[in-house]
Amino acid sequence: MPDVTLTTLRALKQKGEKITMLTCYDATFADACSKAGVEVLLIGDSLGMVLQGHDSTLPVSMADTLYHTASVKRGNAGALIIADLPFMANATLEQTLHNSGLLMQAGAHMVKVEGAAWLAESITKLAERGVPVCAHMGLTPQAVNILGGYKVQGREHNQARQMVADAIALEQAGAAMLLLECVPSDLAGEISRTVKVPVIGIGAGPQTDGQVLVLHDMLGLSLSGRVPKFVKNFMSGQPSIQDALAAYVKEVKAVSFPAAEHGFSA
Ligand SMILES: Nc1nc(=O)c2c([nH]1)NC[C@@H]1CN(c3ccc(C(=O)N[C@@H](CCC(=O)O)C(=O)O)cc3)CN21
Ligand SMILES: CC(C)C(=O)C(=O)O
Ligand SMILES: [Mg+2]
Repeated sequence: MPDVTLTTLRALKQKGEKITMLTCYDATFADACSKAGVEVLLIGDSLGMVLQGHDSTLPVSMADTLYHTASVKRGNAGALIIADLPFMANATLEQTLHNSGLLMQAGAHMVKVEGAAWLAESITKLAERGVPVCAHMGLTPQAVNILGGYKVQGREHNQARQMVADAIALEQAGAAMLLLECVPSDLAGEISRTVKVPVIGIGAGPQTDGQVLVLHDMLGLSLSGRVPKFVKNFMSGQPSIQDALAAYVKEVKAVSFPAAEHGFSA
């Protein structure tokens, strides 16, 4: 068992203390992040973009994700580890159960799936079998070809009401955590106050129960040169990576990151 468990995260939400999460793909950064006090490490399928140089997350395989999950597990000092189910690894219920089992056996303590209310059945089945699930809503990058780009989701009234209803449905289905990506700040706040499970945000403003960023982004590294507005470079003014990671934890806990300028309006 890690030091940080689901019980820890639920207690942090109840206390109103923000949860800190970063993506992480290898043992050395897992050691550094967990020792800096980052509570949750995510083996994100963003690895396809920041490690592999693809222009989307779609090429990432189960084998890639298992390799990085096993690496993070070896370096981790007590954080909760979440692994993304890659594109199409949850195409059927049978595949979802099989691939989630492999991620848990490689070292994940929770799996993350992108979608909306349609995820309910697989979330229930996974929870029944001992796999906690984080449901990733809002901008779901695996659906970039449906969405037509990496755009803010939930700005339209009906879409916003649907997102609240989907969040409630997924909590009822047994989701252990929700993640909101690129959602207007007030909508993200409403969802966070509506469900009891922790809600983590990226580009979702300061009202969620916790924050996540892609590790490379917060260390000021960018392949494309274009940085989303929700990113902050925590290396600036810091003498070391370890100090930048500590600064991220400190600013998220103090609710000084994200500031209003890092979020989106409706
Ligand atoms: N390095 C990296 N960081 C990420 O945060 C990230 C990835 N890769 N890969 C997967 C997805 C893709 N993400 C992205 C990428 C670009 C924007 C972006 O440019 N958004 C615009 C908003 C556009 C609008 O207003 O609708 C922005 O200005 O930030 C957002 C999320 C987030 N995820
Ligand atoms: C950006 C986060 C939430 C993610 O899903 C990833 O890194 O793949
Ligand atoms: Mg992802």
